Amino acid sequence: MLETKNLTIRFGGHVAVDGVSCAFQPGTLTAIVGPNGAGKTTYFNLISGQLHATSGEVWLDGENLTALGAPQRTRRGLGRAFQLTQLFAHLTVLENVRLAVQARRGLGLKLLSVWLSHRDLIAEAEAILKRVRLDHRATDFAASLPHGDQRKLEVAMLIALDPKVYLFDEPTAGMSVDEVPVVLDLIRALKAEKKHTLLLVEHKMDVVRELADRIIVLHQGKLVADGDPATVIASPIVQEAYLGVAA
Ligand SMILES: Nc1ncnc2c1ncn2[C@@H]1O[C@H](COP(=O)(O)OP(=O)(O)OP(=O)(O)O)[C@@H](O)[C@H]1O
Repeated sequence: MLETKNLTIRFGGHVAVDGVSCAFQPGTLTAIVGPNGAGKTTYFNLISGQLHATSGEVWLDGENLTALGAPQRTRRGLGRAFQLTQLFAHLTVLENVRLAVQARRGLGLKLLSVWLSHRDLIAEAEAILKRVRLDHRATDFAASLPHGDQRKLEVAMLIALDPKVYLFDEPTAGMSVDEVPVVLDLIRALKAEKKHTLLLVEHKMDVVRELADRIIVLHQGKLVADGDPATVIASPIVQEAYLGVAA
């Protein structure tokens, strides 16, 4: 189970995430919604270790991860989609995914073991590329991909790490309409496996309504609503604060 306890971060005088306590169970998808600037991405960054909390804690399966950096948290099973800047722009799509598979298997730079299992790593990377329907791009350089394919590569690398917790921050942002279903199908498939903890920041309410088992609402850094989708969407705080509709 992933848990944040009183998680807080200040930027100067501004409290971007303000005492958020929340637990997330494996096998469930929780959507995090809230207006622009509510603190959703910052909350993700605090969980993944890209940012360090001013106060509060992050726990995963009984271990306090608060003092750990992002790479150590990744090794513990917290998976945050890579941003393109974290990919190897001048390696191919396949090589990027192969490196993520290699990182997960802990092979590092042990050359002999890498050489022995190279074929195996490539086969797994190819299977993941098929899953995200990016196999036709395997030999292209990551930097040359159109935007939608870059997002799919981010998801492919996340899957390659096989994390316990998936943090999806607007995974379909900037995608064309025909690309969106591919990514949503992948998230649906992960959800159907019922073993991962899935967290999704998403502005599209129809996507949230369809995918989420639970919605939490952040507003000015605070957790202001938490519950099943129908109840949370209908609540005055969401109607007013998020959807801009007078309650
Ligand atoms: N590194 C930083 N330094 C200073 N302020 C920051 C930093 N990162 C985020 N903030 C501020 O914290 C607040 C929360 O930002 P955040 O990006 O987490 O919101 P969000 O809910 O993800 O918004 P959006 O829906 O627009 O992506 C904003 O006021 C933002 O300007």
